[in-house]
Amino acid sequence: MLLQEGTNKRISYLVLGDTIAKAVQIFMDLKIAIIPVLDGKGSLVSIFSRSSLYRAILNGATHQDIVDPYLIKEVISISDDISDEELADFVKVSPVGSVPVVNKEGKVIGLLCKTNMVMTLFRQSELLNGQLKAILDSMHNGVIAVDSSGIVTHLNIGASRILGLKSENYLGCGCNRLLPNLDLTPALVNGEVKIGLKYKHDNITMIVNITPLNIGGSIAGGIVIFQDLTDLEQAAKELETVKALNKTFDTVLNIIHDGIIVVDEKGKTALVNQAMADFLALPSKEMIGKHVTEIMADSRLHLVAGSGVSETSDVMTIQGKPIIVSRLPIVREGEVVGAVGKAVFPQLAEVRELADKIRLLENKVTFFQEELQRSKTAQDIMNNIVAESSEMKKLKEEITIVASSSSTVLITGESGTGKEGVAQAVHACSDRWKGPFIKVNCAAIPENLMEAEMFGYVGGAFTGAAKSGKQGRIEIADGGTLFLDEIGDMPLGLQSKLLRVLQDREFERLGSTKCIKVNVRIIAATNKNLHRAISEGQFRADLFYRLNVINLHLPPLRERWEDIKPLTHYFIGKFNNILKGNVKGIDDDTMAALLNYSWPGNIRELENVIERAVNYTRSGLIRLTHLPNQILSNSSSESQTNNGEIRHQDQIARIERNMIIVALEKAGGNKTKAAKILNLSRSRLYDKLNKYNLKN
Ligand SMILES: Nc1ncnc2c1ncn2[C@@H]1O[C@H](COP(=O)(O)OP(=O)(O)OP(=O)(O)O)[C@@H](O)[C@H]1O
Repeated sequence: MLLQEGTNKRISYLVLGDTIAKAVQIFMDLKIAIIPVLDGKGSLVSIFSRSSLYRAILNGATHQDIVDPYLIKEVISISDDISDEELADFVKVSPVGSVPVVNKEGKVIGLLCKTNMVMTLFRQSELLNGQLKAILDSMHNGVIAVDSSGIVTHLNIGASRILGLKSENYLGCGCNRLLPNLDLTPALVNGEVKIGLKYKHDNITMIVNITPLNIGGSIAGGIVIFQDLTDLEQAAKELETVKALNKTFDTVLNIIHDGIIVVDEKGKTALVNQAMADFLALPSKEMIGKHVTEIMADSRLHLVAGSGVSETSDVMTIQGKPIIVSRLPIVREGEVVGAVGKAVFPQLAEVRELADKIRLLENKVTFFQEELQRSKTAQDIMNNIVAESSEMKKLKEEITIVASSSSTVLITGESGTGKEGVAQAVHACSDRWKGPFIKVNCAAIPENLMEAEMFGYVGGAFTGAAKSGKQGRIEIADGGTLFLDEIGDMPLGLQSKLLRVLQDREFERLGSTKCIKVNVRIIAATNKNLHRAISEGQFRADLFYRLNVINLHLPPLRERWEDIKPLTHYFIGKFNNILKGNVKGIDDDTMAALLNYSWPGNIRELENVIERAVNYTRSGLIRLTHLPNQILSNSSSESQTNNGEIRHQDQIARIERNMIIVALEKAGGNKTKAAKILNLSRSRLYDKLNKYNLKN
């Protein structure tokens, strides 16, 4: 290679007997230092050099003389297959400036000129230098080259980076300036190689190698190579953390009862935890590296690793045992790199026990939710029954007791006393609260329609009957409560049919012989005196006794005056809401008038009076002017004479009754205090309370 570049192939030859003139001509034409001289066969025999020419001139030779006497006999030549190293050595030691290059056949193919050679070597060394610098700068390690005195002759980018050197030129300065206290003497003086020295400078821990540079048997300098250990230490710490995590991961995997198996993207088993190994009765070591189907023929884990689609809660049978499996793909940087399978081994007894517990808890939750709902509804309904008087308070207590049984209830009381509200409260507080509450107003349905309405009918049962037939109210009330309002008005014919329902909880639809069983609670209500109706033959005694299992009686409002005031406020609130009114209350005189009234229409009448008053008042207080005349004139049906005049003694009685009510109000119901206010003895007051039906 070197030879190629350094060989001059523009040459000419001389043969024995050629003239000096020819030689001079060649020197002039080709500017070469020697001319090879060949024999008749073309082989190199001698050389005619410039010094040969000078000798001929000194000997007085002319240009016509032949070259032969002046030739150099001992020819130095080199072969054309000489290696670069041999050539370099030759150039270094040979005293000659040019030599012929001879091929295998002994023919001269050119001349090697030492100057060309040196130039070529110089270019090569420049190239090498550049390559070496690039290599050094691309190294992560720091490299500093020093001469034999420890002066920096080169430092790479890695060294500048590690030592944090700025743009300053450090070439030519002592190595100690860059790496203080690093002893280079053993390398530079004794030629010792130092490997793996731990060296710290500027809080940087480094590992350093120092190698002497031996050139031609003497130490020409040294190379210091160093590496920043900070990164390594960091990496070592991270490795430790990863190791610790791995250990934790292993422990977790082996502690859980679920089986875990991991495969790579080709379905080869990469990990098996202890639970899985136990279940398969194979040591995990034996499974690692095997295709998952070799371990479990039916496995689909490799398919999940291929498709990337997870599969959850699948049931598989392995070795005759059922297991619940989930398979999840492992995705790394958007690519599926494997899959993990999780198997749950049902411990049947435990699972059953757990399922029972859950079922029990669910039942409890449902029960409590329903109870909460029921008590909310029941509470709302009960709250809407205003009860201040002891009779009504007692009645509310009875409602809650009665609600807990399924016995038939008969609610009695004058019209408008709140019988329907009580029936609804009994239903709402009972177990049947979720079932229907069906009301039948026995007085409102025409007698001829009553039977069909109550019992229902089948298609074509009578003229005008719907084709598909119809359910009766009793059937609709199945599972709930049937409220028979105004039971005293039920036609006699129907009473016997109802009796059967009460006795056997069964009946037939009109036109049908099919017996229908129902689970229904019956609550009846009446404002009639049923005893009288029985004696008049209007009501069946046996039905009465069947209905009157539990009797709830609502006293008329005039007998529970304590309820008038709270009811008034309750209705003011109710109608303020409905009518968007802003009535603040009622003034004392007007309240006294309400308390003094005998309320033949009971609560319904009071409700109507307040509705009317709220309509008139809209805001502020209800005053006497907002009340209807019959209340203002303190009239009551019983106290009017036939021609509508009010009897004198009735007027006095009403005034007295009114005074007692007001005194009781002021005394907060305390009769002794009320007697004092009225200036009466206690026994006198009791007499008057009896007289005016104000006992409570
Ligand atoms: N204690 C009470 N608290 C609040 N409102 C009541 C009370 N009692 C009855 N009411 C109200 O009075 C009105 C009449 O009550 P309900 O219709 O229940 O009487 P009833 O005795 O069934 O009458 P009827 O015998 O005429 O059917 C209803 O609007 C009801 O909400």
